[in-house]
Amino acid sequence: MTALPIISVAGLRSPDSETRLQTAQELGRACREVGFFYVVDHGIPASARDTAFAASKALFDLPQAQKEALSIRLSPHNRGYVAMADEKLNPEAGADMKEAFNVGIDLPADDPEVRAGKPFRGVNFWPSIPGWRQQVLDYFEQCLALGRLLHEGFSLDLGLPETFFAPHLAQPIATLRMLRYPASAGYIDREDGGAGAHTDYGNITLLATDEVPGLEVADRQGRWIEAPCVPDAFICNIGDCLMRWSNDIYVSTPHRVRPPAQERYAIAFFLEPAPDSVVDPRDISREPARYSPITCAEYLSSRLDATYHYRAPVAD
Ligand SMILES: O=C(O)CCC(=O)C(=O)O
Ligand SMILES: [Fe+2]
Repeated sequence: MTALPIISVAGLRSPDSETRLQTAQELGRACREVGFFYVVDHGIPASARDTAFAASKALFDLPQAQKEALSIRLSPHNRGYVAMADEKLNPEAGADMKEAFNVGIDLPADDPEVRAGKPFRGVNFWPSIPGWRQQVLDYFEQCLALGRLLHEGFSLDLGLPETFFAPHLAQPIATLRMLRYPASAGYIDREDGGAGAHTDYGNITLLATDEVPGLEVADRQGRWIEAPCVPDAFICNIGDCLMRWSNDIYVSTPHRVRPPAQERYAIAFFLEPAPDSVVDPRDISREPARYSPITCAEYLSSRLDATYHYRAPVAD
């Protein structure tokens, strides 16, 4: 069992508006009070998820030189391979003991936004593993569809038109991030040695994990509670961008990953609005705005700069 709410989202697909509203309000309660919950009846088949995990394992098992050839350091647009200890999700703490691989919205090199060098609109990096690209893109699309559905629920709960988020999520910034944490074998003594305590940056994160424990979520009193794997559920959490947009009606919640006893795999799907979407609390809340309007690209860049030392300005 888990202390976090488990929410069936099947009702969001109902033709009956009362059923949609009830489900949306249940979802909204979790977003307001906890900011972290399990999503079930989400419609993404277990086979799609298994395929994505197999693809992740195949990628991380490649020789180090092949992974480094796809390094995120070669991408101005947050795509590619992040080597062990290259990231600090909590800049105050030590480096995260994990490897990661980011895939974004897949655009061709001749896409006008890619050619214009627009932030977060780059090409993806692909390993030379047969079938890999299509498998991963299929899973990406399924996560994106679920993310859009959840946003329809948020709109209903927040008293907005049901399609409020749709234009912002038509061509969003979205990152599918494969993660592998090595078995710590007791040699990493920091409690947050897998991933430092942090809140996510975007609107929502949809997380799938294997069965190896590690993720912990801070409750409102700041106590760490375990968030175990619930088979077939996605762990969904609100990120800082949606907290800001909703003028703190929805809350983002700190979480961390303990160094796992065994090797651990997880796949996170981070969903943010489009680069030019203006995140303005006055869209959602009638209370005085606690934040000024900002574009999603500006907001996300500022958060990523604080996390990756390779993005930080070079000191002379
Ligand atoms: O691996 C996990 O369970 C969570 C990872 C995470 O929180 C993140 O990458 O933002
Ligand atoms: Fe996170």
